[in-house]
Amino acid sequence: MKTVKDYIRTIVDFPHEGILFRDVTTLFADPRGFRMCVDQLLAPYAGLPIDKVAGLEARGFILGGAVAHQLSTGFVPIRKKGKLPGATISQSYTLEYGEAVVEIHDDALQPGEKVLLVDDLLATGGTAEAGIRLIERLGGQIAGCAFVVDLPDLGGRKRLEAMGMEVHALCAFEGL
Ligand SMILES: O=P(O)(O)OC[C@H]1O[C@H](OP(=O)(O)OP(=O)(O)O)[C@H](O)[C@@H]1O
Ligand SMILES: Nc1ncnc2[nH]cnc12
Repeated sequence: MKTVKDYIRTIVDFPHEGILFRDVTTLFADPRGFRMCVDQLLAPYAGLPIDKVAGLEARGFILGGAVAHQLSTGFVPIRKKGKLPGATISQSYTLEYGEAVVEIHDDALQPGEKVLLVDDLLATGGTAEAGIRLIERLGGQIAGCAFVVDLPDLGGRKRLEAMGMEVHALCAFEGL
């Protein structure tokens, strides 16, 4: 039987020369693949008291929405700067070149709510760390961080675990 990893396509030299881009659109487009991946992402959290799923733009929205529906929780988007219409708080993080900013609505969570953070891929962990900081600044408690793909050579898992986070990933690819 095919695994989640088998559905992920690799595009060479995107967006830069030397990068092996792990493309989850082929996983999402397949009905068996998408169901398998959503089911496996939420399995460690089924039956736990999760209040909200937070998804990181953009591919974390696709997964996070499906996971939230299945867990019967609310969904909270963490977006790139300037996209959310209401009052927000912001967090900057480091990219390969320069900095980026993500935002969350300042009323998206109640203090003490338990939040599952979802994204497609964990590389350096900069994006996820920024999301965690936003959630914690609103008083949310991170129940876990769930990813489809881990790129262990980029150190994201170690970075999040050093923050005390529980990290689940469905598969890993070695190398960049
Ligand atoms: O662990 P990191 O080094 O932070 O990288 C991981 C992030 O990079 C990708 O998103 P990207 O920033 O390309 O945004 P997109 O989903 O909007 O294309 C991916 O979907 C993660 O969100
Ligand atoms: N190799 C990679 N494939 C897909 N998304 C990524 N985000 C950061 N590195 C990536």
